[in-house]
Amino acid sequence: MESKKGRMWEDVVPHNNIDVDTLLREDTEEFMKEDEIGMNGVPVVFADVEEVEEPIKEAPINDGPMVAPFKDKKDARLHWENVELTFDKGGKTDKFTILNGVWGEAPQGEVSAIMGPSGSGKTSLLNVLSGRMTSSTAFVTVNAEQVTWNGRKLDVTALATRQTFAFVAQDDSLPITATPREAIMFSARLRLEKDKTEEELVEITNKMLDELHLDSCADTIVGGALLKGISGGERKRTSVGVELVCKPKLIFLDEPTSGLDSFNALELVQVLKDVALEESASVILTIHQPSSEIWELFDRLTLLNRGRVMYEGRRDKAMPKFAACGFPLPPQYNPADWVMNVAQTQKTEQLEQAGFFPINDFSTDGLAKMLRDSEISDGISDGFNFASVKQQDRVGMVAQTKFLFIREIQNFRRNVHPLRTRTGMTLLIALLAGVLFFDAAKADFSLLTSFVDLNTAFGALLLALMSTMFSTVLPVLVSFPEERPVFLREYSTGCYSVPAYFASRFVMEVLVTAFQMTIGTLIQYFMVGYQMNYGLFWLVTYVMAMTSTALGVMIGSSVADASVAIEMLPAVFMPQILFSGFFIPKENMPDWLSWLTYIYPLNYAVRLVLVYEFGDNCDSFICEELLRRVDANSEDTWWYWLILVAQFFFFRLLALFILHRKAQKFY
Ligand SMILES: Nc1ncnc2c1ncn2[C@@H]1O[C@H](COP(=O)(O)OP(=O)(O)OP(=O)(O)O)[C@@H](O)[C@H]1O
Repeated sequence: MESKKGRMWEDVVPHNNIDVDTLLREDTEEFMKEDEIGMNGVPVVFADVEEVEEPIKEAPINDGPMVAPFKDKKDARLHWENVELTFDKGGKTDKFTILNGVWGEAPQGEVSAIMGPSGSGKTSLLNVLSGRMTSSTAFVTVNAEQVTWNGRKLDVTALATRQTFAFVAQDDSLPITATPREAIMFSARLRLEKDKTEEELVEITNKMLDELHLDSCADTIVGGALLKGISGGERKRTSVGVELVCKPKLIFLDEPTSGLDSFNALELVQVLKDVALEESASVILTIHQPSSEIWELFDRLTLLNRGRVMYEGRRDKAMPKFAACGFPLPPQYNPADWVMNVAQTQKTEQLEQAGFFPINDFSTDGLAKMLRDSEISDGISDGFNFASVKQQDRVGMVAQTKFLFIREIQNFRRNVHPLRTRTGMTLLIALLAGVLFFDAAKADFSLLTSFVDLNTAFGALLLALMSTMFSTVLPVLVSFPEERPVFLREYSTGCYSVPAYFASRFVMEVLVTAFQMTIGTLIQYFMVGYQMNYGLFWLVTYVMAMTSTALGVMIGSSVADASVAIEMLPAVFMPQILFSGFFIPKENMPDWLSWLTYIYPLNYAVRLVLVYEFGDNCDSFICEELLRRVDANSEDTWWYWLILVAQFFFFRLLALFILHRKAQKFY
């Protein structure tokens, strides 16, 4: 396959970063061949198989400078030692080691593959190195203390660090209604320099689409479970494009070729190879069964077996090493298959005796001391910014909100199904309530003698508010957990801030909810014949709807799964209905429970509509009795408004906080 080296970036991205260092580096590269660059750029000579056994030993990291000049040097590398991961659920049988003293490195300008049998710990290692798995993950203890970049300790768990490197997860997290072109363009807009012109962004996007062979599906929506879109392979390549378009210096990919046919897989790895070379990026990927052509594209190999390092070093030295250990590559055999074959079929003890599982002896006191002495990076100092564009050079919050809002509108237009369902549900319930309670509120309340006569109108009002609550919260609960992975990926890669995300969603919710409430209230108001002002009726149901939506977003932010969120619904809403005063007056509630009537939004909405309907239009003692049952007072209406609105803000801010916390820990 013909390499596209030099096509993708050079044509589009101005080389304003080239400096004397870069020129010097090019000279040095000619002098120092790839194979000869060892730890910290110290030359390593691989003369024969014996010397190859532990290539990494020959250039210990502590031979290098204590603190390297943090320029963008090609001999910089991500280096990790003693990475441990244990799972402990408490019981004796529930404790096991997933990663055991794992070590390795990924130099800039190279593609480093992590291979191994299923369950050997490839994904776990990638997650630990990329800060996605930390000791805060349930039942897991992680030791990633000795991860360095260019010889200096790197705190991979810091959000600021993670926002500067790229991670392509195995599961795609793309907005379902965006096209590959829009998804890549969105990423470019928000993560490249803010002064990029529209033409430049279009050109960069087109190049990316071209490189990833996405031209034919560039304008088809990504799609999801219910919406047909591009194929799985195209989706995977789009996910890669979304990350690569920002030219990060450190790129993690979890099984990027899974789901791709051999041709597409090869092309994808070729693109990664080109990016590594052109952008001096460290590409680290896990892979299951690479073809021999893909194998040839790897520069380094970390072979894991039962959580330990079976082989670590240059890819082209792997077969000589296997031969030296008594496992020469059979003729006509794919080396990648052979590596997996040996790892899977031989017992660990036999492999150890044969010379595999090398001891990492560059992990000496020297490195430990150096790490103790060196400052821990939070990921934002110069040497650790793996993103080609710093956060402060990207677009600000207003622009972020604008682009997010444009995407929301696009999503709204392309995925009309949720709006149709919402409108249909609102119409159905409103008509049903209208027919059932037809003219129920038209009576002259002052002439009524029994409290029971008022109950029908009270029931109609309660139903109007309850249906408002359910019809607004359910769509949010269903959609939000699905959208959350997209938010977490984009947030943790520095696309936008949490307030920008919420602001864009908020505007859409304001409009959609207003539309929905207008339909529902118009039908019910005129069919039931309420006597309060229509504007007030609309406003109470609208604020109630917005508060319920905020509660739904808060629940949706807390749980990862839509089904869990829906299961929580009765626990959240049933008490509100029970404590509304309709089924049992407040005075008859047990004292230790009656305070609950003061915390639920529904109670305040009920108090408001009852005051407006019966307080202002009725001077009979029956109406007074009804207001007393729910503890409503016409002089306190401004309090009810205040609390209802405050609850809206409270749930919104809590959701914002939860999402922010979740994004800090994991994406
Ligand atoms: N959070 C966790 N809780 C419990 N077990 C875990 C956790 N993470 C990983 N494991 C276990 O650790 C082992 C390694 O998992 P990992 O996903 O890293 O393997 P892998 O090499 O990527 O496998 P595959 O190729 O099948 O994806 C597996 O046995 C897995 O079940």
